[in-house]
Amino acid sequence: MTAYLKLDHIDKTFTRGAATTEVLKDISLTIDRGEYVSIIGHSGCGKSTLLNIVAGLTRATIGGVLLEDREVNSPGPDRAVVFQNHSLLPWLTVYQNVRLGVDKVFAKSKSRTERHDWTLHNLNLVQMAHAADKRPSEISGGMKQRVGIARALAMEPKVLLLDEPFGALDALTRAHLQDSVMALHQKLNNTILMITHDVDEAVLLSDRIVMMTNGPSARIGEVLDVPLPHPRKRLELATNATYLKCRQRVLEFLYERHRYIEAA
Ligand SMILES: Nc1ncnc2c1ncn2[C@@H]1O[C@H](COP(=O)(O)OP(=O)(O)OP(=O)(O)O)[C@@H](O)[C@H]1O
Repeated sequence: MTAYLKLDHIDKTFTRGAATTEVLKDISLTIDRGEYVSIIGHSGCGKSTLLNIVAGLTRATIGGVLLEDREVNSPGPDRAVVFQNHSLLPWLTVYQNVRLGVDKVFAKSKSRTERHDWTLHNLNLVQMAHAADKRPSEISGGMKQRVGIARALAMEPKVLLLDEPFGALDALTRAHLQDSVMALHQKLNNTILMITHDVDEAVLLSDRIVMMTNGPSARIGEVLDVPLPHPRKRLELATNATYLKCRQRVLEFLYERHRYIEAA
C-alpha cells in the first residue's frame, strides 16, 4: 500500500548571500489517510519550514512531498493551512471569508446555491453560523480561529495543515477549540498534520507525535504512537496511565535528551 502523504528525504537549506543554514536534514515520514499527526520540537528547529514545504509554500532543497503519489510543488486547496494568527481578510464578513475560498475551489462543480449552503454548513461545523455577518474585528480570537478552520475545511482538503492553531489563545478558549477539532476529526476523519509546542495538546489530539531534534540540521528524533481510543475526554485522560506515559515520553525527549540550548 502506498502512503497517503509522504515526506521523502527532505533537506532544507536557506541561503542568504554567502551564508547558508541547513535547517532540516533527511526528514522522512508517511502519514495515513485519516491520521492525526503532530510535530513537536523546540523553537526554531524548523517545524514551520517543514509544514510550509508540505503546503507547497517553500521548496525542499533535496527530497520532496508526495500526496497520493503526486508531487507537491505549489500551494493548492488539497492542502489547506490554518495559521496561528487567523489571516482572515478584515474587510470581509465571516461568511464572505469562507465563501471566497468556496467560490475559488467549487466555481465549476457547485451551483451558487450549493456554494451558499456549503459555506453555511462549514460555519455550522465550527459553531460560527450565528456570526456570519460579523467582521473579524467584531469577534474574539477563538472565534477567528474557528472561522479559519471553517474556511480550511470548506475547501475539502485532502490534508489539513495546522500551524500552532491554538498558540495565540488563552487556556480556556484553547481547550474549547481543541475539543472542537477533536470532534471534527471524529466526524470528518480528515488527515491532519499539526505543529505544536504543547505536550498535553500533542498527546490529547494525536495518533502519532513526531519529535524533532534541535536545529540546525534538525531531524526526526523519535515518533511516538498514542494508543488512546477516540473519542478522548480530557478530564478522564488526566489520570489515564497510557496518557501519562506518552506525556512523560515526550517531556523526556524535549527536556532531557534534546534540551533547548539558548544561542549565546
Ligand atoms: N526564509 C528564511 N530564510 C532564512 N532562514 C529562515 C527562513 N525561514 C526560516 N528560517 C530559519 O529556519 C529556522 C527554522 O525556522 P522555523 O520557523 O521553521 O522554526 P520553528 O520550529 O517553526 O520555530 P517556532 O517554533 O519558534 O515557530 C530558523 O533558524 C529560522 O531563522
